[in-house]
Amino acid sequence: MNPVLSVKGVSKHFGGLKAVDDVTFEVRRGEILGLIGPNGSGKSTLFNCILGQLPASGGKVEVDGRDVAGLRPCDLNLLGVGRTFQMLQVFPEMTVLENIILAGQEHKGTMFSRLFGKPDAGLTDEAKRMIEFFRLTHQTNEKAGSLSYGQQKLLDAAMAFMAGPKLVLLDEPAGGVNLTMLAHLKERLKAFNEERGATFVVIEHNMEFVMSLCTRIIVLANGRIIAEGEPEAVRNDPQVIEAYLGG
Ligand SMILES: Nc1ncnc2c1ncn2[C@@H]1O[C@H](COP(=O)(O)OP(=O)(O)OP(=O)(O)O)[C@@H](O)[C@H]1O
Repeated sequence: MNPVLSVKGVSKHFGGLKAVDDVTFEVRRGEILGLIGPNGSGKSTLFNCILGQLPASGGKVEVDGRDVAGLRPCDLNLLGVGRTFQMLQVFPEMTVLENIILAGQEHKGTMFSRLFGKPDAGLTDEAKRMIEFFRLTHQTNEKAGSLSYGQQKLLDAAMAFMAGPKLVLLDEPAGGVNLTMLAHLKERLKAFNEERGATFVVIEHNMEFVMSLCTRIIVLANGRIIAEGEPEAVRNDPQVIEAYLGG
């Protein structure tokens, strides 16, 4: 069976800076892969190259064995690939339900269906199930901007998951989230992975979170992979310790 994601020799150069330098790895179906590394090691740039938000300087990305070169983020959504960003992508003046329906429309809707389809694109029931899944039911009709930061991070994840994704790239899902909400977020991500078979790649600086969520970790430093393996092995890898202390 093809890996869900295959990254082959991907590089991204900004002038003379090799932000991502010949990175190769695969993600198997149902895995939760952590992508860690010191600040500036190339994690977000790599995400952007995988998702077609930045043109890579070299290399190849395949989703389910299909070369995705030249595909736009919206084309990738249709292939079942979603992402979250470091910065929240919620619309504060819209309700939780409206935000999730809008995300579903973005992921699934064609221009034709947006112009001529039902206003909710038939997504209200699915959106409500997603709200329930993330235990935001009490906030369904509240404006997103009135939610706590942690709840907004949950909403952000719920929006990415409206693509019905087989693969989600999460960029710092735990950033700025308090401990209680962090445990809740981790539990929901694990549940989504187990119940729906979704595959995740997670960029995260919170070591405790990433080590307890992920089944495998890849460590980047200066744009290159310096270690890869199970969380415990990576945590104790001298090169990884050096990269963090040196950074
Ligand atoms: N658009 C750009 N133009 C020039 N240099 C860039 C650009 N984007 C990123 N860089 C540089 O590429 C390197 C990798 O940055 P990137 O944001 O991918 O790292 P990161 O590991 O995601 O960092 P952080 O953990 O702080 O988010 C850094 O040196 C950064 O300054």
